[in-house]
Amino acid sequence: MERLAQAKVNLGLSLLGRRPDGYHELHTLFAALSFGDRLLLEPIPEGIEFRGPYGQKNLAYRAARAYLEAAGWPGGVRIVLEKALPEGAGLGGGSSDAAQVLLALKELYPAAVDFPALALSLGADVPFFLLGGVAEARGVGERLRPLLLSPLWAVVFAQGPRLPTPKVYGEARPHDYGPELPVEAILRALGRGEEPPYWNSLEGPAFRLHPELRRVKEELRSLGLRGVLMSGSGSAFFGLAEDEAHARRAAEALRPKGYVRYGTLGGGHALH
Ligand SMILES: C[C@@](CO)(OP(=O)(O)O)[C@H](O)COP(=O)(O)OP(=O)(O)OC[C@H]1O[C@@H](n2ccc(N)nc2=O)[C@H](O)[C@@H]1O
Ligand SMILES: Nc1ncnc2c1ncn2[C@@H]1O[C@H](COP(=O)(O)OP(=O)(O)O)[C@@H](O)[C@H]1O
Repeated sequence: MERLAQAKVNLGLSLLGRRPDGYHELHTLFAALSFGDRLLLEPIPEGIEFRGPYGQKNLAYRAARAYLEAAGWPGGVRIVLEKALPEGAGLGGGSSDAAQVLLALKELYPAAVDFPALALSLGADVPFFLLGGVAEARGVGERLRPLLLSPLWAVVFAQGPRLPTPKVYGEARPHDYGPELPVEAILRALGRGEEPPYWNSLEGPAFRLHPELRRVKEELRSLGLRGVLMSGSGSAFFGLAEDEAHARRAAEALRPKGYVRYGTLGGGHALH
């Protein structure tokens, strides 16, 4: 079977504070995009055959091992992972790959496994990717509430430094923390094509680490995109377009400078 592991962006991300275990409590809106990595999965009698980067460290491989182990090794699986998303860009590619492996294995080998706990053990974004669509998230991303949003065209751009998540969180200080996101106002603005009142608390730390990222944000704005924001822990940025033609024009202008894709979020599954 073939599965699309969709990318995500964060339509706002607020760090509410730091927990005693060192992790940061967040409030964010996740939105899955219409493009992503491609996975091919096939049952085999036993074991895991994996083709893709990072070998046994790959989140897709680790997801397969975790599920099959929890299910008592009912059979094996062959996985081919065709990466299309840049890694360490805040687009959640690894987490999405892991979620699609879990969902596929659940279909191939149904078993009474604690699915949400298994997903969270692989990464904080994995529980969201089991749902897809748009969702409000709290905790480290595991407390989820699905939301409805009419489809929007988005452009995603990644250039320059890969930003390891631990490094960006490590740079966050109390003055970067924010209040809860105004979820209703954000959804209303997005629906009306207005500038959404959101922010990403990790932009400050990322800009301190790599000041040149400010220019990337400005560049997306100069193309007329709305709601331009860094996704997750960066260093990808996204912006919302008026329609498909606007998204295509903006993507074409950015193409010579880095990774760029456009597609929809919040509904629809057009692939570009
Ligand atoms: C920023 C977000 C937002 O969606 O996504 P990405 O940018 O990775 O896609 C997530 O919070 C990415 O969470 P997660 O995927 O768990 O990050 P990991 O790489 O496992 O965490 C690396 C380190 O970052 C810090 N960390 C992570 C998450 C969190 N809520 N608070 C933290 O302080 C911890 O020090 C942790 O050891
Ligand atoms: N299937 C995978 N796809 C991408 N990265 C993976 C995968 N498995 C493990 N990794 C590791 O996880 C890191 C972050 O992955 P990714 O999910 O792409 O970024 P982010 O967390 O910024 O959204 C990579 O740098 C890589 O070392």
